[in-house]
Amino acid sequence: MTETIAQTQAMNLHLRSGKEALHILKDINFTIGRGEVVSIVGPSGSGKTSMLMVMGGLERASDGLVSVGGAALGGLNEDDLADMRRNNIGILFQNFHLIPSMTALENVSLALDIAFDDLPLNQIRARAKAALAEVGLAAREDHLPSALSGGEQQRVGLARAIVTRPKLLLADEPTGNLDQETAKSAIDLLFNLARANGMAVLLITHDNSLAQRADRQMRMDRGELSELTAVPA
Ligand SMILES: Nc1ncnc2c1ncn2[C@@H]1O[C@H](COP(=O)(O)OP(=O)(O)OP(=O)(O)O)[C@@H](O)[C@H]1O
Repeated sequence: MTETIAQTQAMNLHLRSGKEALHILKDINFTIGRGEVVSIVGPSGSGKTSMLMVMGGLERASDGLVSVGGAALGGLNEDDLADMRRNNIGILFQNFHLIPSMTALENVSLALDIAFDDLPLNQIRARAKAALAEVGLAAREDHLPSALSGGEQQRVGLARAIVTRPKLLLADEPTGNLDQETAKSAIDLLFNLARANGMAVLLITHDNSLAQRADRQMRMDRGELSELTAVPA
């Protein structure tokens, strides 16, 4: 049995919109193991991003258990939650979210600097350079995001997400802004890095062909998460 990296048990998320109480995530029981890639598909507004926010410690569940790297998030105060996030979790966004005034190397270095405040500068640079090399961007490390293509920016985003060696990588529509071919090579890279580093990956996507490449496929529908089983041919 593989090591459990993250899980939820009987987890619910309620949010309030004006006077209306919304039940966004409903009784979610989910487990992801070391090195496992799990995809979640589902209609717009069904709760996929909310699930990712809860798993990433960016949104607190209303009830039930959420644990990442063996720590129950509900029992952590804000500082400990932030530490847990920085040390265990990487996030890859659809819009890359790079800092426009910083070079590729500075963007990746910043994530490390924030995660480990006592890491010497020369080690930060060396590790950030190595992460950029891993995504094939060693030659572009001094470029600003505006001088990089969409695919390259997403690779910088990937280098930034993995530079801290997170146990769990959360990816929200990571190829949504890329053309098909660039998207495919970005995902090949993501999967290869995840497998090489034993990272668990939770991938949200609208793209069925992408979802099918995961080890396990799940579907979110009106806040309910279910396992998708392969339909026999
Ligand atoms: N902060 C919030 N306050 C109130 N409602 C919210 C909040 N965040 C999300 N919602 C609602 O929760 C529901 C789920 O949203 P979520 O973004 O998780 O869906 P999604 O499946 O990721 O959608 P998409 O595929 O369009 O990104 C939606 O009805 C949304 O309007």
